[in-house]
Amino acid sequence: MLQFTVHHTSGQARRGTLTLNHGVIDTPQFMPVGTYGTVKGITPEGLKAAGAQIILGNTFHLWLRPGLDVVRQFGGLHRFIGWDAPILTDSGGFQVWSLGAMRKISEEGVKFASPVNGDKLFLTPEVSMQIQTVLNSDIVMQFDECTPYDVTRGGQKHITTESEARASMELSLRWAARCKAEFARLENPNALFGIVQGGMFEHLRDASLDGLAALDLPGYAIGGLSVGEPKDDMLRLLRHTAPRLPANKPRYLMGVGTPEDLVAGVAAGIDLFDCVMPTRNARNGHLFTRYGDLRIRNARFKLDERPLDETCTCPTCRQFSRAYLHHLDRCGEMLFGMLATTHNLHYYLQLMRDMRAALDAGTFDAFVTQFRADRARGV
Ligand SMILES: CNc1nc2c(CC[C@H]3O[C@@H](OC)[C@@H]4OC(C)(C)O[C@@H]43)c3nc(N)[nH]c(=O)c3cc2[nH]1
Ligand SMILES: [Zn+2]
Repeated sequence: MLQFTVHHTSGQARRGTLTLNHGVIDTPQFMPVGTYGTVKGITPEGLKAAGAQIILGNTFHLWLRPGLDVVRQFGGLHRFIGWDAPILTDSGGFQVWSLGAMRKISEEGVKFASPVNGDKLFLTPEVSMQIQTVLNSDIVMQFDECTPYDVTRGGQKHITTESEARASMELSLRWAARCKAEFARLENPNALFGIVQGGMFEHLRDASLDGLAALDLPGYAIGGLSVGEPKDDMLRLLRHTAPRLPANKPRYLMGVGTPEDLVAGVAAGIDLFDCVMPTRNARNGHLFTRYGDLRIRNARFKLDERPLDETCTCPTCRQFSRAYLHHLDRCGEMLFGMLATTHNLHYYLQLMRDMRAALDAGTFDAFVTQFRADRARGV
């Protein structure tokens, strides 16, 4: 089940509410990425305290470990990982693609060797739907091929050509139809999202969009971006594609991005975002603040008694200094990853709250101007 209502707009930007089987979420919204059924370095309670309303689970990884027998026994992912709010699962296509060489793609699906134990595996649109049905995720992503921006062949960087992007996009379209049929056969009560491909070519994005819109799915994602393409290309395709997605359905931009990307995405009409950046960068000491990013390992923080971000209300900023975080990072203490993750996720989720409030108040343009000025100030 899915219900999506738009309450306010500002240009292409929209403020909405998305009702799913496990609860209601506010949009625009950021979705923390939980790969092995956990958002690394933070508990479900910590996620709720940071204001997370929906998280991502990973079909591919959970299929391999702990395996469907374990998840099935718990009636799905929610009870297994202790998260009773909505979950979105990606279909596994991207994850297999990012495995690199050990895979073989055909019309039927993708053959590859398990990175866990070397077993020969075969992921198809139907199998991906069967796995996501066992996971019982509220939003199920279609099985697609994430068209790469470039591939390295024999040491040579090859940029994906128009005909290669077309073939890949048309394969994902055929797979979308197979996903829809299997999803119906399984009588899955959740929401199946299509994924727009088409590489860096606007006319292929339009063809993908038209083919997916004909399937009349409950939601649509923009895929094939944030895969190594120049930022200008990402923004060009985003601004071309987002406004063309069905206006009455949720729009999800996959794998994006920096705080600036989130603001540009909302302005272009995107409702949902996921990115590993806040969590992965936290563990690497790359922290986000209102006035710019900082790398806490830098010697300049050794005696700095200020919190990471004086305007942040998260537990890390309320209790600890930059000097202490600098020390924990230098010592490789596990507490560092936890405190840094809490802050970065809080920063991302607060940015979404601020954008929703600006859309509610009709002050989105002023918000964007202030956001950019603040971020340029420097920490
Ligand atoms: C980083 N840039 C980026 N990520 C993309 C994704 C995957 C998004 C998922 O991959 C992980 O992020 C690396 C996250 O962990 C899980 C939980 C698997 O979900 C997130 C995509 N997925 C599909 N199916 N199709 C796409 O065209 C696509 C494009 C992307 N661009
Ligand atoms: Zn903080």
